[in-house]
Amino acid sequence: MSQVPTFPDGFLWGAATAAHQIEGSPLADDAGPSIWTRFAHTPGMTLNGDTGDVACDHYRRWKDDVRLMRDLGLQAYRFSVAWARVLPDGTGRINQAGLDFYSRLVDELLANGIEPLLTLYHWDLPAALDDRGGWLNRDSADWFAEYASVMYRALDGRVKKWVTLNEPWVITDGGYLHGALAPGHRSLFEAPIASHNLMRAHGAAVRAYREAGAHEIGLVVNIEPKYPASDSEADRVATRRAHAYMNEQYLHPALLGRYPEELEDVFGAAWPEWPKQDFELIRQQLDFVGINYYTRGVTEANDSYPLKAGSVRQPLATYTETGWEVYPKGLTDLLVWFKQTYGDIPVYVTENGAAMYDPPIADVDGDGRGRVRDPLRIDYLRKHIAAIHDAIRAGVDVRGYMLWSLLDNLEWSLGYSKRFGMVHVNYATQERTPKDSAHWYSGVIRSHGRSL
Ligand SMILES: N#[N+]C[C@@H]1[C@@H](O)[C@H](O)[C@@H](O)[C@@H]2O[C@H]12
Repeated sequence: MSQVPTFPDGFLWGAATAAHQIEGSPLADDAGPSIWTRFAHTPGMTLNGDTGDVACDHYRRWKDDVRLMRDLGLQAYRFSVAWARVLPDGTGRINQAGLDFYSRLVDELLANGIEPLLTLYHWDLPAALDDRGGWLNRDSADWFAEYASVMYRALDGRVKKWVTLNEPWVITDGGYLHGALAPGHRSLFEAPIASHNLMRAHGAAVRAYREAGAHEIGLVVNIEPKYPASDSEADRVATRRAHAYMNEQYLHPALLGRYPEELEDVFGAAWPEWPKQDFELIRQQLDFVGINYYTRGVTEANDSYPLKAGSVRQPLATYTETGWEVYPKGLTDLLVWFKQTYGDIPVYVTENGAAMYDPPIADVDGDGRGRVRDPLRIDYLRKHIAAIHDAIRAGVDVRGYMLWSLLDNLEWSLGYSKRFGMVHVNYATQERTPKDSAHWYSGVIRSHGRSL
């Protein structure tokens, strides 16, 4: 970056987490089980049989964690609500203790000058609703709108930025096509149905918000720019299919009221006829879109997959613990594509970060304080925040950055094997230790990005 970056006034610097990944105590205070409580307790479903039973014990340590956020200088905190804490059966009976937990958390955030960004759904469907068909049941749109309305009534006076869904692509690709995530289904026929009902639920929740809410609501998607592995026609076609499947399958219906035409070819006989009125529900005016960015997809033709497209691992992919290539330019390209395709909708980068090998905590300075030197994470974050600045200079209306993640946490089926946090968590003692990246990020926030 040649000159000192200048981020727009009001650009929001924060961090993100998700309920099931940090809270622990999933059944405390009359909460109901979620599909992740059930999935993780099913032998063989998660690495080492890791579960969210304890996680980062945030359900009990939330006040200390807010104090940690304040000390780091966070301006915003993106978190999710565990639906089954509030509605143990998914619909009907409200569990006041569950609602009170989130109400206290929001009050503590506000008391410490931290803006809450609330995600209604971050993958942890109440198990009782999965027993009724889950996202395969068209009634799921009504269930979600009922739950969302309970949250709006309780918190809209204090929460001013709402997110309906987190990453619908992962929910269905992982949970309904490949079976790697809860509820662990493997069906080409179920995947588009679950996707479609998720988007209907998103639309129903936004429609309910327009009737009850007074602030902002949006959708969070994980998208990645797809680049052909070669100039061959086969690779270019495969790249177009991968782009439609991952990046347009959710944004097109939400913002344009239609699916990309490639999906009918991708899913073939598994692609249903959709009722036209569904798109009137799905397509709702949004106040912002959240984009979660981690890496790009270099794509080649590969017939061993319904998509007939596969990702080609890149040389630098060994840089991160997940094997994802570090490719900051992909974030700039993606943000510019979003603006060119969907117009001037405000955007937040609602997740960005990396799992790196973190050395053990050591008193490297001899001052009696433990430190975690994570220069690779700092390098990753610096380059990606700079990539956002490039997009802003190209005219994209990016309003904020939520670092993934505040804390090391439960990485779903990968258990506790991947550490994405800027704060190290000792899972045996629950001690929190800000890594060097946390101290670096505090400086970025204080300087409003000028210290990049
Ligand atoms: N993997 N990975 C890290 C991170 C995951 O922990 C979040 O829950 C998801 O929203 C998104 O996939 C990104």
